[in-house]
Amino acid sequence: MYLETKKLTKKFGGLLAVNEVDFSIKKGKINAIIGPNGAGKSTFFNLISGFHPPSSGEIIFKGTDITKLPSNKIATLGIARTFQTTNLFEGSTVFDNVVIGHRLRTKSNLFDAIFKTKRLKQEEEKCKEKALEVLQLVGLAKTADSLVSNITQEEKKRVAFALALATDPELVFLDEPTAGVNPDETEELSLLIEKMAGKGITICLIEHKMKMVMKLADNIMVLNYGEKIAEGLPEEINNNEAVIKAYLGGSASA
Ligand SMILES: Nc1ncnc2c1ncn2[C@@H]1O[C@H](COP(=O)(O)OP(=O)(O)OP(=O)(O)O)[C@@H](O)[C@H]1O
Repeated sequence: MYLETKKLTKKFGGLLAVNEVDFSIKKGKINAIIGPNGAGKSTFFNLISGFHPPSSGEIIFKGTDITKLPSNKIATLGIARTFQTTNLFEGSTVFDNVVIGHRLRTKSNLFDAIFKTKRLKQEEEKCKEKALEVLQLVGLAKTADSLVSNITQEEKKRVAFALALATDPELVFLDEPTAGVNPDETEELSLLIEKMAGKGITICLIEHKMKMVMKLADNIMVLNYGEKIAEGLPEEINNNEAVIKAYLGGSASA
């Protein structure tokens, strides 16, 4: 098993935002989590990436219990997540936004910074190389010197992908990767997600755009009121009575 949750639960006061969810992420595949507004999708992401401690349950990654690890430790294990594009530094360049990603993998400390040691210089060089490599991968090599405030929403999405990729992840969580972009751009970003998967990176995404999810995902979990109501291949989810009732009926054409 690659990444597995066992009875994962998160309570906010009396509200069960995630309720005993058993889910397994398939290695090397595009996994998707869907469900109506407030179903618990973002909370589920936040639990796995260490941003919220679970109330109960377990998260096992490659045989190791990571349930209680903080987000920085989880990131060093190779699990990255994208944030909303509003978390980018608008007044900085695309390059400067991405170059910080690889610092997760460096060891330089205050001593190195004060004395400008060889290690610091080598690691800074490695971070720059990595930033250029991932900007190339996401199709933003020519936009590296633009200020984030001057680029399109779709390009900001790519910057968010690049920042996650700069940490050298093996598993990437994408939170609504195509929210706020037009259908053509959605198609382009879908191709980029497929490209990332093609490089062997395991993907897990939350997305509201059903047509896109059905086309892209290999494995889908459906949450409703914090509970898993279905899991399976896109065609299985499409024909699942409980899913149609809870969700697809209202927004299948979204
Ligand atoms: N920090 C928090 N404190 C209290 N309640 C919260 C908190 N975060 C989420 N919730 C509640 O938990 C439930 C699940 O929310 P969550 O954001 O995980 O759903 P979601 O499926 O991601 O929704 P959406 O599709 O609208 O983003 C909601 O009822 C929400 O109001």
